[in-house]
Amino acid sequence: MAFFQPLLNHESVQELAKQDNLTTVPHQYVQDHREPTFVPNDTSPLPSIPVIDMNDLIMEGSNMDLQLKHLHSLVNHGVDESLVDQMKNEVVRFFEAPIEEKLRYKLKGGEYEGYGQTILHAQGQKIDWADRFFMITNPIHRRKPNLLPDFPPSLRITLEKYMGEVQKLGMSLLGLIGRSLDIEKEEMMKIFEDGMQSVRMTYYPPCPQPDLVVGLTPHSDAAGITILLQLNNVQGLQVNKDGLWIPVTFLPHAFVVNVGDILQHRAVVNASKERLSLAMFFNPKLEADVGPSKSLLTKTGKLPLYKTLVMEQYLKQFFSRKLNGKTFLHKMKINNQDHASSSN
Ligand SMILES: O=C(O)CCC(=O)C(=O)O
Ligand SMILES: [Fe+2]
Repeated sequence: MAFFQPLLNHESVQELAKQDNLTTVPHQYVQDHREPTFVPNDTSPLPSIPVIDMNDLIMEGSNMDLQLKHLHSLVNHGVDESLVDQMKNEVVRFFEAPIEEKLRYKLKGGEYEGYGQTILHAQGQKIDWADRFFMITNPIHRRKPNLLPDFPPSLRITLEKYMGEVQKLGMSLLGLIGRSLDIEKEEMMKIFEDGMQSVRMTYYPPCPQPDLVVGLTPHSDAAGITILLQLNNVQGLQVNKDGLWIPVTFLPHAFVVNVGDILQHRAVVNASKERLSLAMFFNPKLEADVGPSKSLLTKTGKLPLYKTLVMEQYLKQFFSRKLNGKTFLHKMKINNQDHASSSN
């Protein structure tokens, strides 16, 4: 008789976590070295995450200085609360559906859109304690017909509505960021209007040994901004500040906004509670140049400090890099030799 083997289901961590007798985490999920979470004390309290009130930002003539460099909670964002609630319910329902239904969207080898995780076994990569679903949603012709267009109608319709609203919010945030950086509005719009957008839904199941795993490997998002909705009141997102992993406090009715390839973040999981999130990513158009602002360079007469890449190339390089904790931005830096050797 064979020994009892816990089901090791790479297709769904949710299914794995459902097993009553799961008391230890299979080794494929155990991180070799997980950096600890910052524990506040009397002398070092928990650094707070800045809260941005959208009402203050859009006030005509307001003297705002939008330092949207890192991560913020965004309140009074203008997205209808009942639509947000509906969206939350739909995502919960998606992950509650039988596994066979979700596997209809299973991502295939070499792809990164669909249900599941891309795991680089060859590099000994550990599996995150989460199930996720990632897809490109804009431009519309880039939508994979077997993903969003094939969703159950209530999920598809709600997601379309939600994305429409969050898109308006995202575009106004990008406009404001541009303004605060003194970048010309047309330049900002040319890059982001009808740009590349994508969404990721994530389900983090409860985990019997939460300190041994990560829900989401430390990373930074590709480019532009991310508007994140945390679906239930469970904390899990952490940001890296001066080498410390700081938990982001959950703020009801707020979005978490982070700025692209600058901010290192990860997600941790909980022993008894599941956690869900929905992220929407705003990136430049695929044909846009990603690099130092041309209008700023002209205005200031300064030399660029970073290389310029066409977005399509940028994304290719971004996704093929090894997740080793460095931001991709770091790799885009021009060093002095580059300046010296470039003839134009
Ligand atoms: O689930 C979270 O809180 C973080 C999600 C995230 O960072 C991502 O999807 O890129
Ligand atoms: Fe992220």
